[in-house]
Amino acid sequence: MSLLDVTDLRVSFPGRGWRAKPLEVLHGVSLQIGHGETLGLVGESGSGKTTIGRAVLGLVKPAGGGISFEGENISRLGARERRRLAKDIQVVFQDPYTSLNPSLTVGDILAEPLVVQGTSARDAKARVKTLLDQVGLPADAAERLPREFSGGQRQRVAIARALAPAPKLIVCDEPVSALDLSTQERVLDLFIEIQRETGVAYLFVSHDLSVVRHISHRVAVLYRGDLVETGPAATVTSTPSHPYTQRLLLAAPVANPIEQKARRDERRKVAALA
Ligand SMILES: Nc1ncnc2c1ncn2[C@@H]1O[C@H](COP(=O)(O)OP(=O)(O)OP(=O)(O)O)[C@@H](O)[C@H]1O
Repeated sequence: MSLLDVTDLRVSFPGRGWRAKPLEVLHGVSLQIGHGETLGLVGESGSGKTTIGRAVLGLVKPAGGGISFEGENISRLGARERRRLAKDIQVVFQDPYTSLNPSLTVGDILAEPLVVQGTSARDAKARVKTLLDQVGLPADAAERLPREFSGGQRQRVAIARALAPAPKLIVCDEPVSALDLSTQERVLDLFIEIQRETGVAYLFVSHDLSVVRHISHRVAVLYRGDLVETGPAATVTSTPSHPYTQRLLLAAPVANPIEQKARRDERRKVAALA
């Protein structure tokens, strides 16, 4: 049994204007994530990546299809049952500057969800220490406010917060795209290390193929609300079979200008064939 099973998921949003038809943004998406696995979800802006993540988190109600977590259908749970699931499914958002409460210390940010779930203040304090260590932050970070940290450090705090209840799945929505390149690499490596230590699974949303190649076991490619290709990360990101993935791959930036030109020529060829 998969950890997460998304079957034929359809999501619509109300159209604009009084006669507008609902806008269907996911047209029947199916994907699975196993225990301890990372599925990279890649696609251009507006293809529906975030909507899939929000549906898994229960923030968007599906118009059709189902979402199961460890065999339980979770697509239509009420608020109370959803809170129970918060222990197992957590999230890391893109922007570490807005996702942390600026008036709480890092220690309180990490302890709050634990205390809400019934952990004693003393145990929560000890857990905060472990979490800070796990994400590579010093113990005295607990006494400081988010604004005292860089973007990469804040994202480490956000990761620690997600890890606090020891979840089985973390939805990571573009968690490194607000960071500079070298910080991106360090934070991606942290995600990998944490997975090795804890066995947590990731649904890792990104528009950047090189990021998902680095972190994923499997990659799913979304194009305008449909999955066009799913497979092992190495295969999808080096010898993709769908023309859209080929275009994504060729559009990824490379440092070497000769390779850049070769890619530009190849891109024109693929575009002419599509
Ligand atoms: N709450 C909403 N109401 C109406 N339309 C929405 C809503 N949320 C998303 N959409 C629309 O759904 C489509 C998919 O959006 P989504 O954010 O899932 O795409 P994405 O692939 O994550 O894009 P990006 O990489 O830019 O975040 C877009 O056309 C978007 O405008």
